[in-house]
Amino acid sequence: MKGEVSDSANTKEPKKQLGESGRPGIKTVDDDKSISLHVASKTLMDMARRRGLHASQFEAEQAWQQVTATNSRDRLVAAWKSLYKGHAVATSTVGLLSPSQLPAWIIVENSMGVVLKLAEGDKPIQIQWFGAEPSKLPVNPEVMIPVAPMADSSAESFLKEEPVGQASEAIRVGLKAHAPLLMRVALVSIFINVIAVVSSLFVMQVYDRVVPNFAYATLWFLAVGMLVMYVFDVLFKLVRHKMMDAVSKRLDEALSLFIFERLLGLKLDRRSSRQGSLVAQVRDYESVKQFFTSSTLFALVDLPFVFMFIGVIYLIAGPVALVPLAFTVLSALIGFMAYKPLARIQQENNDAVVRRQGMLFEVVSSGEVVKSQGGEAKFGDAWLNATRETCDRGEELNYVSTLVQIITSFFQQASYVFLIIVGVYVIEAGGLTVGGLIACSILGGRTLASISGISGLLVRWHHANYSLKILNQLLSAPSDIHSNREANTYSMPLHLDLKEVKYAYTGSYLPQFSAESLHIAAGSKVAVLGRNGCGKSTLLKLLAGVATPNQGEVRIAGLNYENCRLSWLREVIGYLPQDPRLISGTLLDNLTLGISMPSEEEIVAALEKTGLIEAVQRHPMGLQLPIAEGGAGMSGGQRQAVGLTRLVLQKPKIWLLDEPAASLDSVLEQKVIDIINELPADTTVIFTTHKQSWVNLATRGFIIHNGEIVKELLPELAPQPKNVEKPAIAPSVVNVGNVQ
Ligand SMILES: Nc1ncnc2c1ncn2[C@@H]1O[C@H](COP(=O)(O)OP(=O)(O)OP(=O)(O)O)[C@@H](O)[C@H]1O
Repeated sequence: MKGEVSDSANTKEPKKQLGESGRPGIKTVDDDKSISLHVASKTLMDMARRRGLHASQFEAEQAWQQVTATNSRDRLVAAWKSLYKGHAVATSTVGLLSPSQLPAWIIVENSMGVVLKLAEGDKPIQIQWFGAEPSKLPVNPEVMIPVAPMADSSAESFLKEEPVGQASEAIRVGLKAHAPLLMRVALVSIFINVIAVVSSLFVMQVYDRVVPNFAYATLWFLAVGMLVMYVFDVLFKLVRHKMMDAVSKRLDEALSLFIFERLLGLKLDRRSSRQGSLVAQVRDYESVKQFFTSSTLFALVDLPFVFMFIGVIYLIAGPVALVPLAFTVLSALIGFMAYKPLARIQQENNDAVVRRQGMLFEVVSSGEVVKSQGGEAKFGDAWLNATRETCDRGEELNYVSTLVQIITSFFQQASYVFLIIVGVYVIEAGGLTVGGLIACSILGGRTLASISGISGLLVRWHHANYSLKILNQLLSAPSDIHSNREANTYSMPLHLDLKEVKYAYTGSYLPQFSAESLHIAAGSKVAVLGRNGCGKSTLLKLLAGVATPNQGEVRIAGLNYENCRLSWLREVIGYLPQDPRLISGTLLDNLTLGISMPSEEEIVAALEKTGLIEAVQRHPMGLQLPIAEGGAGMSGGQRQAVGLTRLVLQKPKIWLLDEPAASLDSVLEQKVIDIINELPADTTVIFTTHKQSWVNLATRGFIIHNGEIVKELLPELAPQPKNVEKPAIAPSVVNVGNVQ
């Protein structure tokens, strides 16, 4: 059997990567020794395409690089599962494969392939190879078959379950995943606590048996036994410590990543618009995390053993056990009584901290405005008030927490005294020896110390629980991450449609944009005109998928945006906002954010097209030019040019440009116009503008007024061949759109 179809000839080795040029700061991506990153990503993308799914090259590369496995087969399976949540991969052999299961993966030597057709009569098996075609196929080789998830049967459930917050659910799942390790911790804890019981029994034996008779042989025998036990105690405690640390570290990593991803997944226009407050709320995660650190877990793990100690005290001294039992109930009561006042103060304190944080964020991010307009004094006063408020609330919170601890500690000491008193009466009644009382006092001291932690634990739990509620609330905002998001197309023309769309920003009662029906054919060059604040940017945001309509649908090639795979949408739609922000890092990071690393030649060509090459050549660090948070280090025009260069590298099918030339000089502006003129005929370009030179680029235009399309300027024109002159929109007509 030999692969008939081979793409090894077509599968070009990737062009020289920037990382290979030895420049600092660019990592070389190919880290797999047997299967190259290029082959793996192509294999993943090809399978996705054949199964009606989508994976961009960047996504496929990331999936392959982020998963680890001992062999290529497991790595491929893990990468597929990380790309498509809920999907599974079954394994079989070519001999057992049925045509309905195709396409399936095959891995032979260092090549990956996709089985397209099984052998039939004289016709050999058809395999699309990525990488070099193997010289020989083994007999009946193993294949991997991707399996899509079944339709969600829970949708038919009649019993509506109370929705659990996402953060709470993540913690539950995290703890469940670590249950085996926690069980081992509990097992080791049993040994540690048994040693504590044995050590108290040792003291009892010494007082009751050794001292009255001076039985030195027994004393040494018991002492050696105890010392051996203590050595084990040290070992057990070390092991337990390591295990607990591992659990809390892994939980922390998993949870913080989960929360970070969910946060990024929130719909931009539906999450809290107060960014400082948002950051402060996310920081609340710290207190949730602190609750699950080892100290709390230690306290929780040791708590059940309190009852074991009380049981042992009961066996030794009968009624004496009632004292620690009563103290247990009392401690729990104190904890619960403090719960309500703490809840109130906690909430007030939290609100004050969030407000203060929000203010700090605003002052830092709008430093220029505050300074240039002399707003320091106003913000200074507000800051002082906010600081006082947080101090007052913090003080109150501290006072109540400390009060709870002091009261508990008083009852703990009193309980110890009571334990001794009751013990003496039990000795008199003949139910206890002196040695027994000493043993009980040792065990009792330990029990009382553990129990006194209950109220502290309840206070800490309360704090964590409150933060958890905030996180749950934050993450309950509409998200871009949900199931049913696999729709995509490779072949259909990417027409855009708005159907009965109404869009209002959060907190606004009236829609800022509405359209009964709007159809933009693939390949159109559309100018969106209108006065300031009429809704042009809002329309572009809706088309870019960064804003989601409150009502109606935005469609691409007939597919509702809400059902489209996000990576596919991001790949086919390129969006340049009015004031593009850059991320901290290097210029190269910004140019290649979210796209597969292009070759150096491609980057340079793109920079030449947008005119940014001069800035890069002038800078001693070239493409490694450092960019600070938000894009500091680049002028407004340069930032716009960076955004445009990124689009040139991305090569989207739909370009959405929000006033692309707003900050560009005439030379750069002409370059951008040239870029648009050179785009393939089937590329759609939609731009907002106030400039006549840009309007001339359009084959269609409309004017927006008060969030509605009020005037269509030209009927839809079919994309024109490049050498045919485009009918321009007459200046007189567009004046109503405030065009200069
Ligand atoms: N984040 C926001 N939250 C609330 N309202 C907003 C937000 N962004 C814009 N708006 C409002 O929506 C309306 C439309 O704004 P949009 O940015 O779409 O206008 P525009 O036509 O692009 O204006 P310009 O030409 O000045 O860029 C405006 O009235 C504006 O006040």
